[in-house]
Amino acid sequence: MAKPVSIEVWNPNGKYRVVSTKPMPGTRWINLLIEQDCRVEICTQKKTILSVEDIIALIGDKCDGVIGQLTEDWGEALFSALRRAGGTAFSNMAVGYNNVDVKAANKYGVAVGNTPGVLTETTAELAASLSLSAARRIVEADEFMRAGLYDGWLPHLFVGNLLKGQTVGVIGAGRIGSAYARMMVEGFKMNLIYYDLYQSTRLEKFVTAYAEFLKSTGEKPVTWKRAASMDEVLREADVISLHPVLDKTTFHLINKETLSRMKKEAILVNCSRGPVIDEVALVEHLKENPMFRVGLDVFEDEPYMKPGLADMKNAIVVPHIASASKWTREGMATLAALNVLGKIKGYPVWSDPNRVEPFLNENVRPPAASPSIVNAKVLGLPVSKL
Ligand SMILES: NC(=O)c1ccc[n+]([C@@H]2O[C@H](COP(=O)([O-])OP(=O)(O)OC[C@H]3O[C@@H](n4cnc5c(N)ncnc54)[C@H](O)[C@@H]3O)[C@@H](O)[C@H]2O)c1
Ligand SMILES: O=C(O)[C@H](O)CO
Repeated sequence: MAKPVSIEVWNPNGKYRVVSTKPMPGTRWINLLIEQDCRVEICTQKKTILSVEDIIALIGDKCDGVIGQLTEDWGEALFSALRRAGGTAFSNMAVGYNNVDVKAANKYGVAVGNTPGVLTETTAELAASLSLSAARRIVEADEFMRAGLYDGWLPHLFVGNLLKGQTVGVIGAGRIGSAYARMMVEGFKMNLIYYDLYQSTRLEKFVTAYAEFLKSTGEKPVTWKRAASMDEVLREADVISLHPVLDKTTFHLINKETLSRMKKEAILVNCSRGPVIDEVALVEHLKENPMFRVGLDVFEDEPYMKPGLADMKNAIVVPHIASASKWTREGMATLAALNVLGKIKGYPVWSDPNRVEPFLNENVRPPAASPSIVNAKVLGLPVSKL
């Protein structure tokens, strides 16, 4: 049995015990829970990644619901412990839930929540930042400056790529991939090629309308293409950004072979999940192709990087911060808390997880519903008619 962990308690006399495995930004999420008779316990232990044993100790003998993090392994052991403690509600504070064994949750009748929508633009903006930083070699130039190496303007100093008129490739054109595509097309007048299992009609319409606008002002219109295969994107795009979910079909989607199909001077950005890229193969590719650049927010074995990656000048690496804007992180906390609260109170599940704005308006009471429960259908949970 793990040692007891340090916790902060809000509303000690609340009827329902809700545990958050981490302090989360803002206080709205806490207030929403305590207003509805929850005792909120927040783990304040100074350990970034909690083990399964740590979380079992947090759940204890009586727990109605848990808000957890993407770094935790939510499987058989945790869902059975939660159920034994009387709990039926869990929410990841993340849209991605590859750390959750949903089948195990189903087995114990535990609802699994996630936090879509509120992080779409913030995450897309980080992907756009990495694309620009790689294209214009911002990090290398910053290091050069701070090292006192700048001794005057030179025609060849940190020459990078112009994005305008180049092709941006998006793999996984869902919420975030589409938002990123729109930013790159509208912001930098790039042409779009995308690959997804599903057609993104809204994205196509957006680019078509923008092309019409450019034509009407006498500018060269942008173009779009839905690729029939990922290979088409790899061969044609100058900048490729990865935004699929992580599952069996996307594990090591980018590997030695697929890297070799990309242009020698391409830019690859990953703000999805680390294992979508075979990181060992990527390090080799970066070594062999100094003009190939990469911008990474996520890593195969977080928090670690594969050997050699940190030494590569043609790699920009940031620590999984794509959703890290204040508004988004507070919103994620709110959605996660409301997912758990909704299940505890027997509220229905919100009918459209792509439209979560009504839960985020600070001045209005949120709807009596769980914003996004990924196994709602399997558990037969009612759907909100609002
Ligand atoms: N780095 C971060 O901080 C951060 C932040 C938010 C989300 N994410 C990651 O981004 C992912 C996407 O989030 P979203 O809200 O856009 O989800 P989404 O469900 O709207 O989009 C995912 C898209 O991937 C597509 N897809 C699935 N399998 C595919 C395949 N084999 N090939 C091509 N496309 C495929 C889906 O059809 C879908 O359109 C999340 O699952 C999460 O892992 C990371
Ligand atoms: O899936 C997610 O939501 C991210 O990785 C963290 O925001």
